[in-house]
Amino acid sequence: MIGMDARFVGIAELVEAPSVAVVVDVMRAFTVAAWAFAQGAEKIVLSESLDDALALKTRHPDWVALKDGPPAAGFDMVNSPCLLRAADLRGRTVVQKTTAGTVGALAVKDAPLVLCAGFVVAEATARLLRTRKSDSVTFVVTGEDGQADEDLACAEYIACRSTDAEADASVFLSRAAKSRAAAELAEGVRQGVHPDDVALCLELDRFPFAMVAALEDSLMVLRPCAVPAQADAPGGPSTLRSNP
Ligand SMILES: O=C(O)[C@H](CS(=O)(=O)O)OP(=O)(O)O
Ligand SMILES: [Mg+2]
Repeated sequence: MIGMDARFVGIAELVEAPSVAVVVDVMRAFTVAAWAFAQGAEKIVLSESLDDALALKTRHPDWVALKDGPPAAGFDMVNSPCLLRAADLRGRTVVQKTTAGTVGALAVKDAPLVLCAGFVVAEATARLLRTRKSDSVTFVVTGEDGQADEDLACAEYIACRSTDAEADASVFLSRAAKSRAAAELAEGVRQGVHPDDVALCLELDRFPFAMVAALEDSLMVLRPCAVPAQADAPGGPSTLRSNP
């Protein structure tokens, strides 16, 4: 793909639904989401509020409710990739509510294509954008009113990879490693944290799938989307398992 109009905006700057939105939350919502799929989760319902998450859990006792911050009554898990990767989530539905990531995805719920991303799914996300030949993409930088450098670095890296499959990740990963979120997670300022969370959030391309969010019966539902490695190669397949 030659050229792509990439915008990088905070959640509050969104005025209308973009045609393609990539919502980035490296630390930690979408790293956690990717691990949930790796652990077998079928889908993740992105919840508007803690009360909505608890109401969904009451209606569906077999669903797994997950929130950021400290553990809380009614919730099964916290927003930690390391703590979550020990869980068997085969066939389960997860309900996730966090401060930044889930809010960002819900802010673009009317967009025709919403991808949720972190470094762990960066290449698959970029490959999906290359496959679709998306010429205009809005990256939602979810943390710190659009200033979170781990999210901005990841968004910029995915934008680079969307037009240049050879782009080098090291500078972007280094920025994320030095971000305020990384420091706060490492120093125990944030709660519901495992010491290995930051390292897991900085694992480049840990998973081969992208993550697509779409409205299903008025709920914003995130699902993994396989993107064949050769999908963007000349003459390669262009079909995706999901239908973004
Ligand atoms: O869980 C997280 O890392 C943050 C919340 S906090 O900053 O740790 O309190 O939420 P997220 O939406 O994943 O950025
Ligand atoms: Mg974050």
